[in-house]
Amino acid sequence: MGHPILLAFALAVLAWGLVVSRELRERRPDWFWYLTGYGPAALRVVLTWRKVARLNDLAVSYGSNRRALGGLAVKGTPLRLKVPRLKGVRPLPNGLAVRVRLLPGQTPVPFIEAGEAMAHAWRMFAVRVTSPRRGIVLITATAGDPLAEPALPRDGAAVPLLSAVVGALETGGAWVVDFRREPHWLVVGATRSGKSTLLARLVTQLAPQPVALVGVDCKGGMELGLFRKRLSALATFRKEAVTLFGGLVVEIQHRMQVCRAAGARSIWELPESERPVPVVVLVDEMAELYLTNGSKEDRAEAEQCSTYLLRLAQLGAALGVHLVIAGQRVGSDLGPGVTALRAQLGGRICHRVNDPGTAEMTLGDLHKDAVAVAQTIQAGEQGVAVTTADAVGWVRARSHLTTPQDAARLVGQYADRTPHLPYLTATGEEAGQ
Ligand SMILES: Nc1ncnc2c1ncn2[C@@H]1O[C@H](COP(=O)(O)OP(=O)(O)OP(=O)(O)O)[C@@H](O)[C@H]1O
Repeated sequence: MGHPILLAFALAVLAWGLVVSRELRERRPDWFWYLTGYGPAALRVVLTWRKVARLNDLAVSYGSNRRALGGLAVKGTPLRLKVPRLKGVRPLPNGLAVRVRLLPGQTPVPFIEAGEAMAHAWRMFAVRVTSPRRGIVLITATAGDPLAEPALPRDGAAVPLLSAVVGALETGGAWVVDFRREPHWLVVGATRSGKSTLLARLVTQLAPQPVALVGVDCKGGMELGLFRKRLSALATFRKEAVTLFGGLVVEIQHRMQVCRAAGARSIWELPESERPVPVVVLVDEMAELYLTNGSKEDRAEAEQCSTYLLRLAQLGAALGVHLVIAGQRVGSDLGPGVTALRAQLGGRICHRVNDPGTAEMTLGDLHKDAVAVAQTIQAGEQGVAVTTADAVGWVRARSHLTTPQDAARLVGQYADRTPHLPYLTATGEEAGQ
């Protein structure tokens, strides 16, 4: 009598175990990785390290690679190779990290190039190699894609002024766009790659703060027009954009005078009561500002626009005027001012792009190794981007999905916090060249 019950119970436990373990494997919570994944992965790293190092030219020989054979000098690979030592395999929430002490004469470059081989050898999702200090490389391997379902930030966490939590980093942290640390940003991505979603998230995060938001959306205001209630100004075609940038340049000159008179080097050194409101200018589709139909007036307008933008980028950081410039592609063919402007935009975000040139232009001047990673972003990975990050140089990240409707509703709640900026109606002539 007791046997069938026991059998049924055992079967139920087995079925439950199978279902739960499958569910856990798919969702990969941290502790599941610690309990089941980390041990075998660490063992694989230790056991295969010598082979991986030898095959990827990470081992060195201090003996000569030439021998005399008869009357001939023969060159080859010495049999005795010294492999750099691993210094402990540390578990991470979604992977593991291992340090390697470089042998004299070695640089981190071949280790960075061997990242892909390591990922395959260790059956990991991705391997990233950095050099936190001289003589050491840090190999970080992630078991699954942490960006498949990025964790949402906890509600109620305080966000500093001019900071926005826009998504999650592949390292497990929050993706924060902080204008006080990095005053200007370039956001690039092919159509449907997630640029507007990122901008929407940025606006929802900045809307409750005492910050003026200014939109330049020369695609007829279709994207930024949704946030009109919280925007202090919105330009929907280039002529309006020129007027708006001109007004901001005049304001910057005024802020400079105020700072000079007060002996301050930035508006943040002014007393709080005298500090002007910070302005974040969002430009959706930079190409619309640069492309011309060839006519003289059109070219002059584009040049004027480019000059103003460059001025804002050069002087705005200390004076509380910040730029976020988004576009599908960026290249010097857009106009002579583009490369100069890019040099001023220290924050870079590269979503999926259609041409290698755009990835190179967005990230290549700062982080060569990030270019190839940006090019691996697939069409299905909307919202995934490679972004510059303080500590590690660059990192993969994914924005939190914010639909335009949700963003418009959230932003609408803070319409009464929209600062009135009379100077945005100033004309271009006042701003000078
Ligand atoms: N972080 C994200 N997570 C999940 N899905 C996303 C994310 N970001 C964007 N998407 C999806 O991708 C679609 C396109 O995104 P979005 O409109 O932001 O692209 P875009 O680069 O601005 O395109 P376009 O240049 O054509 O305006 C969205 O409708 C949304 O469904």
